[in-house]
Amino acid sequence: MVSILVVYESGEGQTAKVSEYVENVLTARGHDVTVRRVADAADVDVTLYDAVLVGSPVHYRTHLPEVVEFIEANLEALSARPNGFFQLSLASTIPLKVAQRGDDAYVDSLVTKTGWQPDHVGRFAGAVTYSQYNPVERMVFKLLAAVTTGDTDTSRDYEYTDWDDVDAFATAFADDVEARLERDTATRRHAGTRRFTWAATGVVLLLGVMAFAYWAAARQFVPAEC
Ligand SMILES: Cc1cc2nc3c(=O)[nH]c(=O)nc-3n(C[C@H](O)[C@H](O)[C@H](O)COP(=O)(O)O)c2cc1C
Repeated sequence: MVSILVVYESGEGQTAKVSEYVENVLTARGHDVTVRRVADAADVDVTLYDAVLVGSPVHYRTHLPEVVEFIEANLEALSARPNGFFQLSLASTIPLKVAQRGDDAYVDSLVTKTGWQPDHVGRFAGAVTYSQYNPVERMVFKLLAAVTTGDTDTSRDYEYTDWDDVDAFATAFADDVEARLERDTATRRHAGTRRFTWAATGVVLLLGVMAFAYWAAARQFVPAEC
């Protein structure tokens, strides 16, 4: 069992849903999973976990600032253990090369900004939650939808997240973490065996030297008549 921390922030709730889904996949694999919003993660000590995932939506072509701050504040601890990053965006829903390049660019700019190169990256389609937007956002997203998805009915919300993608990401992460942990345990076991062999050899040699010294001393004190 591995202890895994999932830290995320969410504007309208879709990244929270994805984090919960990831938690369920990892928990079903038998791991001990802690999920925290960045806003509630001030007391979180990343070094206490075996592995870490960080998630953020893209808002205005960048990730949420509090997520970026969390990454910057925990850069060393993140990089020192198996880690991954997942993002939600609308660019991910648009099957055009230019949109996919834009989606990649969000991750690239995070890597450049923070210096963190995640082991695993998940790029997931998000949601359009008209019910939660202010009138300006609603109008902007309706216009955007008119030229992309066609989902312009503002009386309802649209979810584009492909849960199979999320499942595949969480499963690949769990596979990697488990394999790395197994390798570390094998290496530690091997080092322990080597230490034991050296110690046992030392004891045998010491006993040999002591036996020889005893034999040599005993010879010196043999009574003359013998
Ligand atoms: C104010 C706002 C700005 C957004 N800006 C972008 C953007 O620049 N690029 C993009 O691909 N998606 C953008 N999105 C779409 C979100 O990434 C998507 O809706 C995601 O599901 C939001 O996740 P959340 O509910 O966890 O905040 C934006 C959404 C909002 C509400």
